[in-house]
Amino acid sequence: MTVSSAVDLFDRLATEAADEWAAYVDHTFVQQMGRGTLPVASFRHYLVQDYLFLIHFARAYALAVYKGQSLDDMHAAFGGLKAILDVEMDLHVRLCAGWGLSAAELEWAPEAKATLAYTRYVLETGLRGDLLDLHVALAPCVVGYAEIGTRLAASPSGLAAGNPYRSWIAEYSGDTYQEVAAGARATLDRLAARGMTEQRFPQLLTTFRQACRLEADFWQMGLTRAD
Ligand SMILES: Cc1ncc(C[n+]2csc(CCO)c2C)c(N)n1
Repeated sequence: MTVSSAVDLFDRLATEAADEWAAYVDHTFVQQMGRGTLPVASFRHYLVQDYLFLIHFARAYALAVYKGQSLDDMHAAFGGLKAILDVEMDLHVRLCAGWGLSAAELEWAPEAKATLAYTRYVLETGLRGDLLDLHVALAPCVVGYAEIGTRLAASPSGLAAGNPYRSWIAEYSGDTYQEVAAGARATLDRLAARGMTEQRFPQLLTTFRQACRLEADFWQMGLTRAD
């Protein structure tokens, strides 16, 4: 049986994994960014690790090029890879500079265990499986930040002039990032519509759940400045 697309795949995964999803998008780190009370040292620790995360995220898109089943798939993944390498990394390095982190500090930072666990889990899931497995592993990361941005922008102090994290919130709640997230959801639906069988759903849900847990651990690592 092929899965009906009455409910999109992302919504189905997030509904079934509601606890893990909530623990990720409503983590203490996120709440404190919204209120502007997050310690600067925690945010800086997070930014350094996010630099390392983004490098592996680019590798995951390179894997998506390799796992493509058509030239269209390969072009779509290549577009994502190019955007990260040509645009996102530069933006991130500039954001870090604004928080007093030099390019050398980013380059030489040791990778925290939470960064290692999350990024290698995504890559391994993609290596072992097909393009749908890989995109399900990537979905919490891409779509979750859009939800977090939207929630924080609507919160009382999210975009207040005195909130030091307002530009981060503005970035992820902005139209450009919201479109990236909508694209990730559409990709999941496109891949599922190719004939995903209902039998695959439990395995995909396990992957989605794990990725949410690893995202929550990533926030926790930032909060506690864990190595
Ligand atoms: C731990 C962590 N999870 C998700 C994102 C969000 N994100 C992932 S890739 C990317 C670039 C464009 O797709 C963005 C913004 C992040 N930065 N760090």
